[in-house]
Amino acid sequence: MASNGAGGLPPIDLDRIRNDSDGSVTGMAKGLFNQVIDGNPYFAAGGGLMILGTSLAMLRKGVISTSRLAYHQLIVDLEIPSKDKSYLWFLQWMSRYPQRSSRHLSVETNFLQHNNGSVSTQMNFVPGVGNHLIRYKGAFMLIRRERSGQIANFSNGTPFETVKLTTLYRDRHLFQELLMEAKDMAVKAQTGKTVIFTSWANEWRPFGQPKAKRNLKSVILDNGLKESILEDVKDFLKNGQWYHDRGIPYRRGYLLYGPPGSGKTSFIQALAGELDYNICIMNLADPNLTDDRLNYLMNNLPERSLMLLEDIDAAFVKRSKNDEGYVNGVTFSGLLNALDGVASSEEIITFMTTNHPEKLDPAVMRPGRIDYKAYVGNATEYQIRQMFLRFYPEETELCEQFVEKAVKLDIPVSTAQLQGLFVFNKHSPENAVLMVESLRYPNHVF
Ligand SMILES: Nc1ncnc2c1ncn2[C@@H]1O[C@H](COP(=O)(O)OP(=O)(O)OP(=O)(O)O)[C@@H](O)[C@H]1O
Repeated sequence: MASNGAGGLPPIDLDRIRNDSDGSVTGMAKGLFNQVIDGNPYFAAGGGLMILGTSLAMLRKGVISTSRLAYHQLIVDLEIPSKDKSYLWFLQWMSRYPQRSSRHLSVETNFLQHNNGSVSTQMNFVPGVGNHLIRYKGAFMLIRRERSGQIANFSNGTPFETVKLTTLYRDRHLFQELLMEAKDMAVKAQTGKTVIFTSWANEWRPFGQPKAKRNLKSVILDNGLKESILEDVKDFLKNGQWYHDRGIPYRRGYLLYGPPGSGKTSFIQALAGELDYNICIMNLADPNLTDDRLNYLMNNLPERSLMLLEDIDAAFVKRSKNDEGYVNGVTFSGLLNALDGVASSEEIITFMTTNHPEKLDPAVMRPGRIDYKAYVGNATEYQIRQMFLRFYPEETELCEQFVEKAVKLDIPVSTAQLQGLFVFNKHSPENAVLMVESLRYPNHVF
């Protein structure tokens, strides 16, 4: 019998080793090892703990892998970044959705213009940053709104955000249904309205809230002019395939020219309303607009939009060179290229206005860039009559008196001037007739 000398450890029994082993060196080593393990309380306890720890670690790993697998198999996520169109639709939808549990809300205040012109304030409580739970068509969905440190909109410092929707894999089709519902809700909110877009860097952004549509009947142009332009636009919109088959860029340019206050812009707004289109206003005099950006924006209009280039003659005057000697802004040839368009299946309808068509370069006027020109002038006898009757529908007799007097003035009178006189006398057509002489003074403020 020999002791291993370690305090508390049992002695090693050499006879047992000899008896247990087959006499070989390996057999002896095995016997020794068995004895150390068998009789050693430290090894016994440590081994147990080791086995327990290993088993727990393996179990944990197993649970994690299984839950990961289950997550991937059973759960599905949808990420909507704030730069995507559906982002705002979704937040609006959530603000109206009744079956939700949200403890973090944020407010969005909008001014709404109604069809009668009045404006009211609307506050929407949209889901704030954090987690929200909703039940949609029987399925639970976890909504997580997250904000990153990156700035998405430098004009107002809006940070880049995402909304993540999580649900069971078997309910994934509900994402599509939910987003379509949100889109329909947004489209419905815009029904009867015209959205005005302006360019911001490389994208079009809505400018203010959608405006109540302007009724085409409220714009009085010379006899038949409105109908003629409307018919031309409608005909163009019907013929996409025709352009496509011939490889011609599917675009059409309209130029409305004439004195100030004759209704050019009002007509374009009313036409957009009639067609159920929105308007993209491009400011060609913007010093930050480059040829590339103009081209890109022209070819990437929001769907169902008319492009409006106002005062096109003024866009290339008063250009000053910057410190490096370069002229800022879009170049004339850049404008021509953008007007030429590309062979795309999306239509581009461009309306241009000017008070000075004589200042326009003939290169702009060529067909393909301007396909339809219309003079929108001062009020004709027809327009004076129509304007009067629009403000005072019953007063046919007074109307004739007014027309006779106005024509006798024998001076150019703009439709904006007529509107000013009628608005001032909104309750008294008689007074309007008496005040005809004031039309001699175009800058008269009533
Ligand atoms: N033909 C018209 N029919 C109805 N309203 C008109 C007409 N012309 C002008 N107005 C009224 O006058 C105002 C100015 O009109 P608008 O801005 O459309 O004129 P414009 O021809 O575009 O002027 P500018 O050339 O100065 O841009 C608007 O409030 C509009 O309602």
